[in-house]
Amino acid sequence: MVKVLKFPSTELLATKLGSYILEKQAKALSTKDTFNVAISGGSLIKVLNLCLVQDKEVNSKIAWDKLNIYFCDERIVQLDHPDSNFGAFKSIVFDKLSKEIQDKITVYPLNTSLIKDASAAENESIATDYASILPKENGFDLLLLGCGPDGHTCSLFPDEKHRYLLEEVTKTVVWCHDSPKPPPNRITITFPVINNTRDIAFVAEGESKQPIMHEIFDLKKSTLPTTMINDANDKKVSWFVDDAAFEKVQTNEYY
Ligand SMILES: O=C1O[C@H](COP(=O)(O)O)[C@@H](O)[C@H](O)[C@H]1O
Repeated sequence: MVKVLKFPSTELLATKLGSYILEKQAKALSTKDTFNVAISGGSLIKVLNLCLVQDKEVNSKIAWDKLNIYFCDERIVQLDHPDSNFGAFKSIVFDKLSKEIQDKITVYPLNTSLIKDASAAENESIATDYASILPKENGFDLLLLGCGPDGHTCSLFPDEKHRYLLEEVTKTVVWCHDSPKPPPNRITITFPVINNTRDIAFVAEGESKQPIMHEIFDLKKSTLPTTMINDANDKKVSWFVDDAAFEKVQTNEYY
């Protein structure tokens, strides 16, 4: 069963998420000398600022020179565009770290030199290119995921038009065309990558997530990408939620 950790405030959630990241770092570094983490965009990034930048204890215990940061999904825009997930990570987390840490950490952004006309099929090459830089044999040590109000995660959307994203069994990164949430062109990791990851953490906060938390945890709606990840990965998955997001969830079977 997936684990749910519920907190009254973002600060407490971030403290616990920081300890969880350190635990997964120790697990990764016990068998190799890299800690490969893929992060999402959206509201998660501000929580990462709290646990990686503001929390001085976590900040001092991260093995920055062993940390490789990838993106679970990315919007097909330039890296300094307000919609870029890398751009958000850079301004909210990376730029706030000391110069010494910035020199140690390795971040893998989208190769934006491959962006053509945003609607052109050649953009498939951006997905192929990002796939080529993902960690190979052992996959990711940790995925840090968000959950949209419609149950999407990464850029895996639950509507019928985007079923092809959920049904991908071969490619590790695919192009999400016509995303229901702007901007329309994105790339995303797929289930073969997610299911090959050692540990997965979701972060969901705030009142706007109440209806979707009910669908995921009470109704266990199997067509949602988030539920599909819960079902396929079970013991590897931890949800970090706040009281507001979980207020309408009736079951207490997860904690
Ligand atoms: O579009 C996206 O949305 C999801 C969820 O974002 P949130 O702000 O509702 O937490 C995010 O995880 C994903 O990376 C992003 O591209």
